[in-house]
Amino acid sequence: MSLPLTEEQRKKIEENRQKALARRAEKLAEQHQSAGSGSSIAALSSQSKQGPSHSLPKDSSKPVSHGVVFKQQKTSGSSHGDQRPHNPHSFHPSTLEQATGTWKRPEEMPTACPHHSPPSQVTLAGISPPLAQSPPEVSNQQLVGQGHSQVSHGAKSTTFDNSTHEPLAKAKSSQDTPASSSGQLPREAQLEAKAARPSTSGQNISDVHCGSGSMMPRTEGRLPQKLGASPRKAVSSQEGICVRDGDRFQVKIGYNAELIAVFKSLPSRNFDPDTKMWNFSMSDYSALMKAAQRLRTVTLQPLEASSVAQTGLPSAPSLTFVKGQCMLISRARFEADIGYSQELIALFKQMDSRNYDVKTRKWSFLLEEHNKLIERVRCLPQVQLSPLPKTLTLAFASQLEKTSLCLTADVPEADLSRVDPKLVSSLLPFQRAGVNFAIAKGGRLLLADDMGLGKTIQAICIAAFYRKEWPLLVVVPSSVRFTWEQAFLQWLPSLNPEHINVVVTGKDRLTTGLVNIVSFDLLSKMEKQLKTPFKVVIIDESHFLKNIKTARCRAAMPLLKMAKRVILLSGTPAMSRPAELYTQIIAVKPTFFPQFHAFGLRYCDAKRHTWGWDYSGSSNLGELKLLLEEAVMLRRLKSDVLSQLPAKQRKMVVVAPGRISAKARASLDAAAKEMTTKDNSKGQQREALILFFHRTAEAKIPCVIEYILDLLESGREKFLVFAHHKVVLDAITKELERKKVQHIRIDGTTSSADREQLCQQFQLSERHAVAVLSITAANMGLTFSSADLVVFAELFWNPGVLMQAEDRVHRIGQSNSVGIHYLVARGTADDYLWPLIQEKIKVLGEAGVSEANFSEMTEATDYIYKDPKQLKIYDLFQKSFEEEGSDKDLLEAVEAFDPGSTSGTSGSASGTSGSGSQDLGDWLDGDTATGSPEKKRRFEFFDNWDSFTFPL
Ligand SMILES: Nc1ncnc2c1ncn2[C@@H]1O[C@H](COP(=O)(O)OP(=O)(O)OP(=O)(O)O)[C@@H](O)[C@H]1O
Repeated sequence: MSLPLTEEQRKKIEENRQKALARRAEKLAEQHQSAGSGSSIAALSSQSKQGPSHSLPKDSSKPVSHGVVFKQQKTSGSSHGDQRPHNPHSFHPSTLEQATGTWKRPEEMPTACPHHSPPSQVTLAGISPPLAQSPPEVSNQQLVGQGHSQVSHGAKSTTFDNSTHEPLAKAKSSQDTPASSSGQLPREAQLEAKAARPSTSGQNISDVHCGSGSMMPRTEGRLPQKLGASPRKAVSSQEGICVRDGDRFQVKIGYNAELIAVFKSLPSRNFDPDTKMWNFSMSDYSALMKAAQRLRTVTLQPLEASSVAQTGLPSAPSLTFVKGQCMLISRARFEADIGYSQELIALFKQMDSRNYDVKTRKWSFLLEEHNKLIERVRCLPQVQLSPLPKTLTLAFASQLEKTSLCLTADVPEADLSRVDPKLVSSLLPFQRAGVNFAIAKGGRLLLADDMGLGKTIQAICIAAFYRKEWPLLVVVPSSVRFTWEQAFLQWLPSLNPEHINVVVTGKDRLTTGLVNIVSFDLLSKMEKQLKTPFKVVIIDESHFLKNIKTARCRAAMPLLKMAKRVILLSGTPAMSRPAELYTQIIAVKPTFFPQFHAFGLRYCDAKRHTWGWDYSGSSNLGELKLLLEEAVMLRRLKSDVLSQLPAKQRKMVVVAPGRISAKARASLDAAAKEMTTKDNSKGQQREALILFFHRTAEAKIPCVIEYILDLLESGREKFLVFAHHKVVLDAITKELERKKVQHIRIDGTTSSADREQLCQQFQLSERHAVAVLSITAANMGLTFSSADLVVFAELFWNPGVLMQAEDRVHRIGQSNSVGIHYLVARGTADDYLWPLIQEKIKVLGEAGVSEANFSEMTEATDYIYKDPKQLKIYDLFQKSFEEEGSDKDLLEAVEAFDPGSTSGTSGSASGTSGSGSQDLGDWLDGDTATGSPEKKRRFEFFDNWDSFTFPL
């Protein structure tokens, strides 16, 4: 094995090589001067005196040009000041790099570079493509001599403005290089030539163009030769341009023997000794262009389309390489997003379903013509039009194969006769449509209805349709495990309650029930149990799976792949960017975009950086929306179905009893016992009741905080949280401060002026915000109509007060159906307060002075009547809260027990400034603390999401 060269040795070798190459170039120049012949070597030598040549050395084994484009030197030394080095010795990469500023190191080269590609087309001066056409990446050479930035448009520019032509005109006056007998030597200052710069890096021909900074088109194995098209141009072919000159046209190009032979074959040829350029009649234009196209060493830019049109002659085939892709624009049509090419347009015009959009200046076609178009375009050597990705052609297979136009997807009515009639008859029309959609999709979908539209009832119905395939797995945020249990009990009376298994700890079994409900975090801790595949899986708040790297996602994805039915639920499937949708898409359709990178390139505006790829952007959202709607997702906004919704949607959220610590449980039990102690006086009983109420507040704090954090993580932007006890209000505000969530707080200590100002602050807040409000101090006189969700962290015995509190959002100015969530904890005072409240509302409803739709939730707490002790406590609650003037007395008693709970003691706090306050871990056990990850950037994409998903 030989030793590697030292840096110094390498430098020396390189220097020597440079010298040898320079000597060779000088020698060639001398040869040319003495011979004056029309050979390409002569041309090179001629240019070597002035600078780089247009031509490549014939011997391709010798070092080749780097394809660097230089402005031709002016020997006159005019004020145009050609700063190109006169001596080939100076053609060093570093010189070029400085001179042009666009030199690229190999590692910066476009990925397309290694492919053998058609030559970069120096300019598109002869073509006036529609401005709005997205420019091909391959158009312009970017390396030009100093002072000629007008031709360095960057890879994306295809158009030339008038200024581009200006130097062309000026150049006519500087023709001081002697012409050979058979043709003029390159001298036109406006023409860019490839530099005959010796290779210093061992780059191959492909690299040459990369080095020039040109974005080379990828041909991806589509060899023109194969298709019988014209042979591929040499990588460093000589570029020239056709220019109108009265009723004739000139060809501006450096010396090229083959081309001169062509010139000489044309009947109308004429050589102008003054300009030293060949010119022709327009009748020879077509023949010349066709002949030039066959020459490997020449790339001739055609005349501007307008010039050709004036003559009434058929235009010459375009020599410009254009590259683009097909994009879906509707369920039935796709468009070609590609630069201008005459040949391509001619082809487009042959398609039956063609349509040209004058606004976007793009052509579109019916999907059924997609394959035909792509096949035909493949025969155009200068055009690369990428077809729609396979995922799209699969998703829209029926449209691709269709012979007639059908713009709407017909969803058949599902046969729900096997599902509990109670559930089926309760479905609102849009919910029924959702169930139909899901079943039409084989039970795999992302149900992305807006929050509060009843995704739970729809999911249960869809799952119940596949009941034969159960056991069912339901993965949910831990704060709503028991709410899901209640929902199953409520909507599926046929389901034996004992067949519902709510997994509470990591030690529980995941498969004991017919319906198994588990939190995301516990799921990731139950790896061993996940080996048993579930055929039917519901994932609530499926955006919790947006990050493939998380343990919850890693645990869930294999399950979802194996499952036959996958029902994902999320009101906010992506909150920041389309990348967040990827896992949910492949969870529903594992065959879609097997590689994230392909998805990222198309929909995440993927960008390569030195550190890797950045997928945080978004692109082609219209197409992504179509794809999702066609194959993956159903999303309805509240505004879409408002007429079907009740003005208020109340929901009892059964908070997890597992969150209540042993200490809090013991305090609760002691307080409950006190209430049922015989011989206690009425005053003592009431005291015990107040203590029980207070202990309930303390015990619920972890559940309440967990629920609020889950709401925030689920994208709920603005909501109110009502609580009664100061200890609860304090805990919530502390946590919001700690998480830096913008919030306001209004309690009994808040002055009237501050109340109004805080209210305004909340109303006008554009981003997420939480209003933490005291049930007794902020239940009236305030408007929070910019929110549409109210959470009751605590229950209060007077339903009138609760309803007033609800109406802070449900009032004039509110255009949405509002959600009201009551957090109810089992084994606490809530067991008594909740039925008591419902009972009172029912009575008021019957009397016509109140709504009575709490009744749907009564079943959830029926169990309390089974225990005589509980019955006794319930009686006590009833008596205490129903006595004349009880509210005032009770409030005073509560206040005495928990100073600040009714009037509050902490001043109104607002804003996000939070100090490191008490850790959530104080309130929550381990599972919960890890269950609510740090709030990151969210909401931004959700805004866009709505606008692109449901255009107004
Ligand atoms: N058809 C219906 N009949 C009676 N109640 C319904 C119906 N649909 C939904 N609800 C009630 O509306 C409330 C909101 O429903 P649900 O919690 O399923 O909404 P969601 O879409 O899951 O909202 P989020 O995204 O906020 O979780 C619940 O109390 C639910 O019981």
